[in-house]
Amino acid sequence: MISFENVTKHYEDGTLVVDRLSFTAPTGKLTILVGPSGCGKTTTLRMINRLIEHSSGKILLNDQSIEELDVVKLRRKIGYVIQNAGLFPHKNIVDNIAVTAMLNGATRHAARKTAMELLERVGLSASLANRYPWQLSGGQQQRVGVARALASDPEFMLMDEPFSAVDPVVREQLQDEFLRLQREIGKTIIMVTHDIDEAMKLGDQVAVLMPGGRLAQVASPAELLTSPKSPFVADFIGRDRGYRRLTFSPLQPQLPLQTEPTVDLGESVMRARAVAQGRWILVTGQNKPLGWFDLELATESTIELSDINLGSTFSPLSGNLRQLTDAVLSSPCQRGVIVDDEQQLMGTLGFDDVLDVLRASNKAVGL
Ligand SMILES: Nc1ncnc2c1ncn2[C@@H]1O[C@H](COP(=O)(O)OP(=O)(O)OP(=O)(O)O)[C@@H](O)[C@H]1O
Repeated sequence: MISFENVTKHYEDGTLVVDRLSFTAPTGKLTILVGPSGCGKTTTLRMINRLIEHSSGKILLNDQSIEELDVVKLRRKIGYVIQNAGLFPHKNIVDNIAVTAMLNGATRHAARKTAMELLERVGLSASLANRYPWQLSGGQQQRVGVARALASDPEFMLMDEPFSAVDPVVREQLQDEFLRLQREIGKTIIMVTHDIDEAMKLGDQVAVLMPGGRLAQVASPAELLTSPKSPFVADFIGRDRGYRRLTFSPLQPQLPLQTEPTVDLGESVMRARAVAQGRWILVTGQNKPLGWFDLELATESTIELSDINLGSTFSPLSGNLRQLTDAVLSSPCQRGVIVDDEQQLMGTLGFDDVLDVLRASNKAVGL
């Protein structure tokens, strides 16, 4: 774990940038630092690997003060990923990654072997190994940056806006891949971001800093969304925090599911009309719901795959309230389809049912 105990940083000109900061980043978890520009996030991160020296208080790695460690040894324990990856322009990709393993004493051969394995682990093709950084896209460079930090198998990782230099679509891919990777490697990570959605998506816990480098709140994303400790935190988390909170609210097993009539793919439109409740009929194939068929637009006598409004409105029973709400809002007939883990139909829910579920969920957390 990484602990801050009453840590302060002021510069020689007297500027106080971190003010009596105390929090713990637990072992194997991802802690995110967020806060407005200039509130001391990067300073906080860089004090851990002593790129910036703190003025007072204690920073501990697993109960050992960072001041007791030789600075080179300290940095070898800590992987560091920065915005724009910071790769060496004159080294090819495999050597960019291998360099950290070699700093830790690995032979060139062993380090390159590790680098090739890591390349694959962060979702890059081995064929990129001999390219130079400028021959990769921004997203690929960021992945190399993560691989390089992992090459020395550090116990701790510090990441400063690692995904912010790429477009939103690539950023989301990188986040998903990183979450998968972290589930495997379980490093103790502190990450800085200015993107509150990223913080809520990735963080096991989120520390919100205020201007002046003071801690406003440290809590899990769900707790920050339900119980912001101050108007500053509520404001910072944003206006749509009620909607965001839905992601962290699992569905309760006792959903008021409605029985939904279905027909199989290839069945006759006439039979569909006989069983349907209104204009839309849910079509199944091998007992799994496939999508909705619009009886008003039926031109053939049987139901074909190409006529079905496919898939997007399904919510898994093991999912969350956001998926459920989205399933209903995206459905052409305002009925969200609920499926179990084997994609079997459980039933449907309409607008009113979802409102009841949302009401019950708010009540359960005292709202
Ligand atoms: N050498 C220095 N001397 C005086 N003040 C400094 C020095 N370096 C940084 N600062 C100030 O420290 C404050 C915190 O900077 P820091 O980069 O940690 O903030 P941040 O929260 O990471 O900001 P951003 O989100 O904009 O990256 C800023 O107000 C900055 O101007």
